[in-house]
Amino acid sequence: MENIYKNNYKLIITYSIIGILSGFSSFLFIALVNQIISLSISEVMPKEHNYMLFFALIIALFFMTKRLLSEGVIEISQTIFWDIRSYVVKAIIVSPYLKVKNMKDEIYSALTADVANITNASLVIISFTSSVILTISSFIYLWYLSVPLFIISAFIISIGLLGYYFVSKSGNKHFVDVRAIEQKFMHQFDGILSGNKEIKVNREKGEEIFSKGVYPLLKRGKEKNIVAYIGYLNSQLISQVLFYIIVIFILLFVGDFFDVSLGTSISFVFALLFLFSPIVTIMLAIPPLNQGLISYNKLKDLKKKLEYEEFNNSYLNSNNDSPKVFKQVRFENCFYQYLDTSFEVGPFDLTINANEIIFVYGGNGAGKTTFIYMLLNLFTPDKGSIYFKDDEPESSEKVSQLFSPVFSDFYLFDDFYGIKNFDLEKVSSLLKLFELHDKVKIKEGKFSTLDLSAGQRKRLALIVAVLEDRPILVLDEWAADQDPYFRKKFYTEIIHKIVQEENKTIIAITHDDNYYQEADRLFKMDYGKLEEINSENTLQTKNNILT
Ligand SMILES: Nc1ncnc2c1ncn2[C@@H]1O[C@H](COP(=O)(O)OP(=O)(O)OP(=O)(O)O)[C@@H](O)[C@H]1O
Repeated sequence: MENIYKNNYKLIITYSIIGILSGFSSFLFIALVNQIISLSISEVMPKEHNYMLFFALIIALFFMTKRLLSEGVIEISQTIFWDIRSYVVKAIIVSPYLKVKNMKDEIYSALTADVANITNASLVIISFTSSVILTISSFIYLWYLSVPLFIISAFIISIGLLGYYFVSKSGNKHFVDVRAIEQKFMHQFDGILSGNKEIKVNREKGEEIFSKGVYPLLKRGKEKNIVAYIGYLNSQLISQVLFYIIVIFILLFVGDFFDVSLGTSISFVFALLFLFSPIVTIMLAIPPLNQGLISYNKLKDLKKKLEYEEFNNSYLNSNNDSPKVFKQVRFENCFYQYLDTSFEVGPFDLTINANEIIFVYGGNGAGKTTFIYMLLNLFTPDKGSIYFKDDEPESSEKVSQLFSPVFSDFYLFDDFYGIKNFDLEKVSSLLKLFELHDKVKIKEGKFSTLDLSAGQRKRLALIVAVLEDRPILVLDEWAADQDPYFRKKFYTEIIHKIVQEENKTIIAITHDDNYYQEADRLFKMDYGKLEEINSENTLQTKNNILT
């Protein structure tokens, strides 16, 4: 996050300087006009002068700086917009699974509201800084023109600005509330997209989600934003009125009272009218700057909560750390406990040897999925150690690189991401083995279609897992969606072929007790405890299960 600002910091500074130059050219224009008016009023206008040249130079400076500024503003806004998006996406890729899973709404809001707010604020900051500088230089000019008029004007303008400051503080509170509402809205929105089928089937469900869940949020968000913006607008209006009052005062009364010449009064009023524009720009910039700041803090907060390491080479290199030839991995005394439900899995010991077929069975909620999430380091074990062949413990991150999973709620990417040695012949033979060769081809390095039945898509997901250059396949109830014919083929033919021909190890969670005999080792998960059904009583247990 800081990097985005560091990278674009120079751009922002450069364009702020151009903004100041651009403002300065307007200031020079008004100062020159002022001088000509003063000289004309006092009838001391020189016959020979270079005003045309000065005006030409000022206008040229104004034109060039304004053009550069417009291009810069577009470049900065686009750079920041896409940089923050890529930052958030990278953060999600490298962050721990549980963090991302639990922070979906915050992530969606970051990608939409926060990115827009920060981009907007970055745009405004350029005109804001140049207006601040311009205001300061105009004040110096006003001081130079007349000290008493300056003190009176500065006093009245300060009252306006002070009022605006308090309004901005209360407006900020509303903006913070709106940002929280945005997150809740994203939660509802995610539900509506994910549960779209359910909503389509049951209209009442959809209507109630809208009326109970979405509409109150929309209403509150709208009301809060209206209150905040109207507050800003009112105090902006009051400041403008104050400004006009100063002008009227100076023109009608103050000049005589302080014995200021007509020429100075007119120059002062001109300069004041010129000052009006940067002050309005500053006022208009405050709400988006406040919103940008709220979003910036939200993104910083998100980064802290996601607890991720920067997306850099060390993240990618950690992938290449897994052993090239897999022989064995040992989990010793591994344990995990959910914080909110206190459900525990383990402590368990498990040795996985190359080319084994391991089945794990157990009732619903017994802890099987949690167990494989621990193997995969989606849930980092709270306790325990993992070893390859020697006694030096390995990091669970490194060990997780051994596995290729097919989850029960798998996701099939539309490209072979992360598969380095893509072998077309191997894919064709796997498509044949999985009886998909009539349905799916390889076109331009991708599967020709993913529009398949649930069971067929799961077959494709397993093909992708086999293609990954990793020695252990982890399957969570893979065969649950397969028809009886293919289920039989899977247990009696496919898994053995994959182990022998693809040199893989298989760990499968399964409820298919008819096929437990196909495993080399059988485990039972019960209330989070993993128990091996050892070879002496395996047959007996298998028989018990079968009868
Ligand atoms: N996200 C979660 N947060 C807290 N506790 C959870 C979470 N997911 C699961 N649990 C707890 O962990 C227990 C084990 O869940 P798990 O998904 O591992 O079971 P399972 O054996 O895979 O069940 P099934 O056969 O139904 O898929 C559950 O009974 C539940 O109490």
